[in-house]
Amino acid sequence: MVTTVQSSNTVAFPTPKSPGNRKRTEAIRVEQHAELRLQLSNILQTTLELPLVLQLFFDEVQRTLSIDSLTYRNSKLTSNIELGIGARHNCHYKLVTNKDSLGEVAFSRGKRFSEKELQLLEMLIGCLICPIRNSLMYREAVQSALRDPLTGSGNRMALENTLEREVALAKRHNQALSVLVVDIDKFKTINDNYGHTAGDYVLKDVAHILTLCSRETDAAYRAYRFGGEEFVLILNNTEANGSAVVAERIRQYIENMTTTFEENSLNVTVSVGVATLEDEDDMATLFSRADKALYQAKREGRNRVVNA
Ligand SMILES: Nc1nc2c(ncn2[C@@H]2O[C@H](COP(=O)(O)OP(=O)(O)OP(=O)(O)O)[C@@H](O)[C@H]2O)c(=O)[nH]1
Repeated sequence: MVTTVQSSNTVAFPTPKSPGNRKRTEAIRVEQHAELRLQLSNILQTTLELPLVLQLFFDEVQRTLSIDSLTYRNSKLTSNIELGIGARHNCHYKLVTNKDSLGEVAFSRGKRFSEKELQLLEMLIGCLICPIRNSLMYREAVQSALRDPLTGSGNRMALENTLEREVALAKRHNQALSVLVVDIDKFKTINDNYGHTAGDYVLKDVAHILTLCSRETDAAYRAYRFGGEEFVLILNNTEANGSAVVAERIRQYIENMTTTFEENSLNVTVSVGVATLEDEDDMATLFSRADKALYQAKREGRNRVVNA
């Protein structure tokens, strides 16, 4: 990207000598700042992806000020976004609009920040507010399109996106990958005996257990709702033995779980099919092997784990 933003480490403005000079210098400074802000705003408008907005901002700020790292924190994100390498001197800012808190941005470097540099930084951060707000809104929109509204798990589209990516990554890096398909046993009887709302509570509890039993991942979701009462877990870096342990843990947790709905205590069990990626697998065959294992578990009496 072409930019004419000043590239020196510090910001040098002419030293004022007389009141006339001072006024002229101030006018030049205001003009330079306006130009800088305009350029920065134009650059930040080129994307809605939050990490990229921050990377562009960091690159542009580094052209103007000597900064070693930028960290962005927001409780809505699962992890902080960190650019560069942290150093001794820090300054941080809360990003707020009239309505929203947009998180916090921190900068660091080896040398103290001067007052003038902090002023310049604050002015530049002003250009970051709208792009961050837009990126967070975009992120929220994308996530809600991929979220199952009842359970908060990923939906089928999210599952397909993630599984495709994880299969490609596992193959490229020659790493293990396992898939668990978890289906509630005789779920229809819950609906029939206690009503659909009771069934919904059970689905939420099962989704919660699945999230607790799966390990932290970089993916936006840890569990996916594939259909009515069927859920999927993607376990990266997990061999067949490890995935069987996770599956059995889930089965036991759910067997011991009680959902309380009105004055009823509801208990369910699950059947689980497990498959681990093999050389000849693609996303579809991996999933289909796990699904077949699930149906075998159902045929063999339910409340059990079957490894493909
Ligand atoms: N409460 C509730 N029920 C749902 C939802 N989606 C699907 N279902 C119900 O899930 C039930 C699935 O029933 P079946 O496919 O017969 O399976 P099952 O009773 O679990 O039996 P097996 O899988 O063979 O053990 C049906 O009664 C659906 O109406 C939902 O979002 N909420």
